[in-house]
Amino acid sequence: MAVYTHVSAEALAAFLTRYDAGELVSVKGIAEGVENSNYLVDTTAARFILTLYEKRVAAGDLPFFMALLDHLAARGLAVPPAIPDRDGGVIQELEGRPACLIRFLSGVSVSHPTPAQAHAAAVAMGEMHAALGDFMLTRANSMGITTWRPLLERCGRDLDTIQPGLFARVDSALARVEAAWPTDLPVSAIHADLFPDNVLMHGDTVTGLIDFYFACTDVRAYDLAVMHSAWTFDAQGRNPDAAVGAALLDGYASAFALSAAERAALPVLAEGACIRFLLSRAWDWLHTPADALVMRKDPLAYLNRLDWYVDNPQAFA
Ligand SMILES: Nc1ncnc2c1ncn2[C@@H]1O[C@H](COP(=O)(O)OP(=O)(O)OP(=O)(O)O)[C@@H](O)[C@H]1O
Ligand SMILES: N[C@@H](CCO)C(=O)O
Repeated sequence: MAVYTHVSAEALAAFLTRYDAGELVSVKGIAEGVENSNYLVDTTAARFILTLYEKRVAAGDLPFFMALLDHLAARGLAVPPAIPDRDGGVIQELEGRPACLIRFLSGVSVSHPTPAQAHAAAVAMGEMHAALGDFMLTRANSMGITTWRPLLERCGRDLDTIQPGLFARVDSALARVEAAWPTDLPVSAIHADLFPDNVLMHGDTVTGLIDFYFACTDVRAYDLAVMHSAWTFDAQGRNPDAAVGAALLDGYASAFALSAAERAALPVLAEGACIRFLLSRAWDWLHTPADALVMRKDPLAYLNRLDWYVDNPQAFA
């Protein structure tokens, strides 16, 4: 579940009076997601998503995320911008949390993407990168490569309670990735978390890219590497689907040029992506009670992916 902050019907009805968005008809907490509290809100005018930002989203970053969504929506991309209130404000406070009323997009996220769906989602990423060529705001990646070693140290030997020897394995994999990390590739605003659950689809058509709350300025091809790591494997991080992997690369390259240097860097970028998600999941694993309502994601599914990328450097050839 992801409803950390309860919103009373009275508070929501009062909140809606700021907008030309009709009157409250119904509100339902959304179970999916782990970061923020999300509600599905129906009014006499339309359907909306109400998001209350919880601990991992810094209020100071919201203007960057909202400007990014506005920029992409203005270019015709299927992303959900926040709705302005009558004074033009998009970031509000509700129940003591920063909150936004967001355009609802239809579609469902797929659990087992087909090559056609992977192709369509990668085209959408390529179009997003094309549209971001002239987006001027920047935000440092709060989960970028410089944060991985400090996070590894904070997890410390507790990692070995997840799997014996895990600390040493991540330590040496990270040393390799740090030494090989590219420093001369194009940098841009990126999504940085475009997992299947952040892409809404109708059949093989993308209807929405959502959850931009890790968006940041970083190596552009890293976005594609994150996507490859998230879309190509099963939930345990095994059985990579070569057809899905190829569809991701073909789809992206059909919408936005991927240079030879970017393609050559994809193996190390993908290893880095594995370390990023392994560490963030491991931290949550170690610090979320097993009986908490929020489902913990398996860090070892990213160790399996890391092993695969190390053993298969030709994956992106
Ligand atoms: N604009 C939108 N239109 C339709 N549904 C949405 C929209 N935004 C969010 N949702 C729904 O709410 C769910 C949770 O949203 P989101 O992924 O942004 O949450 P989160 O808490 O940031 O989760 P996580 O970071 O774990 O993916 C999505 O899976 C989707 O079902
Ligand atoms: N998409 C991430 C959660 C957000 O960091 C994961 O599956 O671990």
